Amino acid sequence: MEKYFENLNPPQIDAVSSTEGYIRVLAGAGSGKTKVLTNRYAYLVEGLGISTQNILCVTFTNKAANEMRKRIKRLLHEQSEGIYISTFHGFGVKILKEDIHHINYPKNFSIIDTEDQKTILREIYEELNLTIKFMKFKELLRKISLFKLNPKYISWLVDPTKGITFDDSMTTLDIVIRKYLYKQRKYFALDFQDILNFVMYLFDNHLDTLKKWQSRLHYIQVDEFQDCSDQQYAFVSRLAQKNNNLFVVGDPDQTIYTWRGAKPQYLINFDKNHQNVKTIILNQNYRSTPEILDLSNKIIKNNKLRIDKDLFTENPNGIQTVHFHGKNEFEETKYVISTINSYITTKSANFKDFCILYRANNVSRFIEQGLLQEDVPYVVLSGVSFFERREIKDALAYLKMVIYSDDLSFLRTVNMPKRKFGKVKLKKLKEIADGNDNTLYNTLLISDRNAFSGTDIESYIAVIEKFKKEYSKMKVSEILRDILDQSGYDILLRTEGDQDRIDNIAELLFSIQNLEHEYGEPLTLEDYLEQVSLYTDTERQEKDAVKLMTIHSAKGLEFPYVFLVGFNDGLLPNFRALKDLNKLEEERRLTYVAVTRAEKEFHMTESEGYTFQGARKIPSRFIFEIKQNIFTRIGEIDKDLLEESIKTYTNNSPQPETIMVKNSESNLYEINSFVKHPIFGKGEIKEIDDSSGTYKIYFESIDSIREINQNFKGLKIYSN
Ligand SMILES: Nc1ncnc2c1ncn2[C@@H]1O[C@H](COP(=O)(O)OP(=O)(O)OP(=O)(O)O)[C@@H](O)[C@H]1O
Repeated sequence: MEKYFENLNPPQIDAVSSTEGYIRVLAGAGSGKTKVLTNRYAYLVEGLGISTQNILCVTFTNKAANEMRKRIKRLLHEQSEGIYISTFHGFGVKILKEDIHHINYPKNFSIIDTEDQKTILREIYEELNLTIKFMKFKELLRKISLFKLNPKYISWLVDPTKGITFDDSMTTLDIVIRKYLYKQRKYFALDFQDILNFVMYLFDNHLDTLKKWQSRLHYIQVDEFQDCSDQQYAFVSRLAQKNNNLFVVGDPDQTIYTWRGAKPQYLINFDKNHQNVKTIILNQNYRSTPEILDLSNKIIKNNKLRIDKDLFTENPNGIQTVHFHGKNEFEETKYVISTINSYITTKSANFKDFCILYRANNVSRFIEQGLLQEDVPYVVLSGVSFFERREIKDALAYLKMVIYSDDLSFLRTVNMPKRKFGKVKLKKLKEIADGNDNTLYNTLLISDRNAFSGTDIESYIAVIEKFKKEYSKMKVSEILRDILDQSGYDILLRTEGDQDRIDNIAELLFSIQNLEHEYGEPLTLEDYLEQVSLYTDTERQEKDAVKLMTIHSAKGLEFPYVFLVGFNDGLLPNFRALKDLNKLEEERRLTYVAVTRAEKEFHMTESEGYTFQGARKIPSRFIFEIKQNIFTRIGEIDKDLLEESIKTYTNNSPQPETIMVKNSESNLYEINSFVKHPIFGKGEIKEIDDSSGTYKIYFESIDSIREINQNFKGLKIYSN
């Protein structure tokens, strides 16, 4: 048998050898769709003699594209490069790099990410004298993104004769958006959303280019087709129009991106939208044990909007899946870590065999902390690790200034917020310090500060000195809160308007309060900084390390041992999904994706305590929707918690609006209720804005209204 068909089952062989026409493969989790896509690609090249220049293979992530390229290279014995194996965006960029000049844009355009977008917005705010009161960057970026849904804007960017004009009738928002476009043009920058917009614009306005690409791409295959958006669908459909060879693979049960425009119906209705479609179903799973599969099948069965398909496997039996219930986060972390450590010895597992999954990034904190304390090597694969985030580093540097006043902390804080103490002043200070062999801060204290007049350095020194005197009488959480407030760092964050950063600081504060509570004796600033320096100084070992990531980023990956942590109602399913059947089903699909990543063992863990919103934590409803005897439960759930959980689920599914009903345990707030904020103190809820997920709260201390995230943990019911 030819190597492309070796070890494949009959439907897989069918899929690999079906090269012509419109073909749809409905592939369950772990049923070998990646294998099919790679083997088919190799078969096209070697079996049919097609040049790699004529095959487009679209994957959903760069990670998947790299993996596929690697596998194809292995299959093809490195003889040819898969030049068009990439994501939609990656391929869009390839087209633009070749042809963007047809629409009057230079080929050396740059691609900007969200941080770059924010830098542009910062410039605009400065120019227009705007502050965050006008609009938060995140919201503004959303507005810009909405604005760009109408592709008309492209003509402004590509046709300088049209120019971008401003007039008095425009709203500030109009002006900001136009300035954003103006700057984009000035920097020849394309943001993520522009890429496919530009390609489609190019195809519409330059037919020859479209024809060229259509003729070039004889075969097109698309992975994760259930996650195709309108635009992505239009894009591949157009490219396939000439040769009519379009092979799509997907699993409707793994649709987890509808919130950003995925339309699974393109997969479901593929046979209606195209003629003579051949459908192949892959439902034999090769990845997981029957026990893991049983759990995933039972969970996803509760979705009403789906095509029913059960996966089966011939893999040997393993151990039952586990539900661990802990009394608090520490117990939960302990369970995860002790299981990992014991498997390292008893099952000769490696750290890299373990993956810890969670619904949202902010859940990773308590697990990370535990892993660091126990010296378990780990790597966070989605985004920046909590303790590496800029704002967390800044906040800790302020604390370190109080005790150590070391140069690194000084450099991090002295001009953050801006105190007109820029490069020139620093250079001068460094020269004096070097001459005296002293630290920068001490040099500043003892030197003649006339040399630094015109800066706000005095207020900085005053704050640090004040805390040096007072800190030993204060709690660490109070020091942090007050120093960020008095140094102006808090205001800076709020002016920047990055809600994530504000939330992260609140999360740090919350974690310190927790530690103060759990520590057993009064937690001193010295103790805390000693502990936390462990968190920040760890070298991350890429190789043999436990992997931490969100479920979204785990899509397409597999690991021998998987832990799904923070499996609580309100986290997974996310509290925003509780009111909406479609969203709730997407959360169930996310859980399905999490379970099906596991090869040998799957552990779902959760613990008691309080959720982000301040409500009592209860286990995820998804655990109770299935038969309780198909997994092993470790840890006892008290009767009252169990009853409360069951009551909450039965009362609230599938019309979960009622979950917002206030009861003694939950403090999802109502209008006019009084709350306590760790930084602003007492406040009154004036408005509940579910569309943005915020409370509008009037705070006496600042005599104004602030929008606070509904999922912010630090908010408590106010009591005297
Ligand atoms: N015919 C087969 N025989 C043996 N192993 C197979 C076969 N097909 C696939 N596998 C193995 O099963 C696992 C899952 O395959 P693959 O990663 O291609 O699945 P997938 O369908 O892309 O999964 P998912 O959608 O869940 O990410 C891999 O380890 C793969 O090597």
